[in-house]
Amino acid sequence: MNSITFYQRFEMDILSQKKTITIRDASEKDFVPHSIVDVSTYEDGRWFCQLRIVSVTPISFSELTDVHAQQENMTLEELKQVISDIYPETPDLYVIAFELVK
Ligand SMILES: CC(=O)Nc1cc[nH]c(=O)n1
Repeated sequence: MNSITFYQRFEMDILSQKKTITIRDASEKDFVPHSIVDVSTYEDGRWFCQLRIVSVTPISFSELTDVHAQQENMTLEELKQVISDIYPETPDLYVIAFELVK
């Protein structure tokens, strides 16, 4: 996997390095640590940066903590709402940690 999309509303947080993880379902678990991926908006496919994958770690919804929320630049309540909206009824998730490629 050498590309990933994010909702436009996350773009500024990624570019300012306030958001350093993304939580995805199993369909996006195969990113390779140390690889570089192209990043585009989900809505219109506009490329906006490259990210270096740091790690991919399985997690269940119930294991999400304030640390994950901080890494997403959200409160834990906001994070749980976002993940529930995107991945309803999906207990098995993956934390993909990344760094902005400058
Ligand atoms: C497009 C898309 O699924 N975007 C997501 C999903 C989960 N977290 C995130 O930061 N972005």
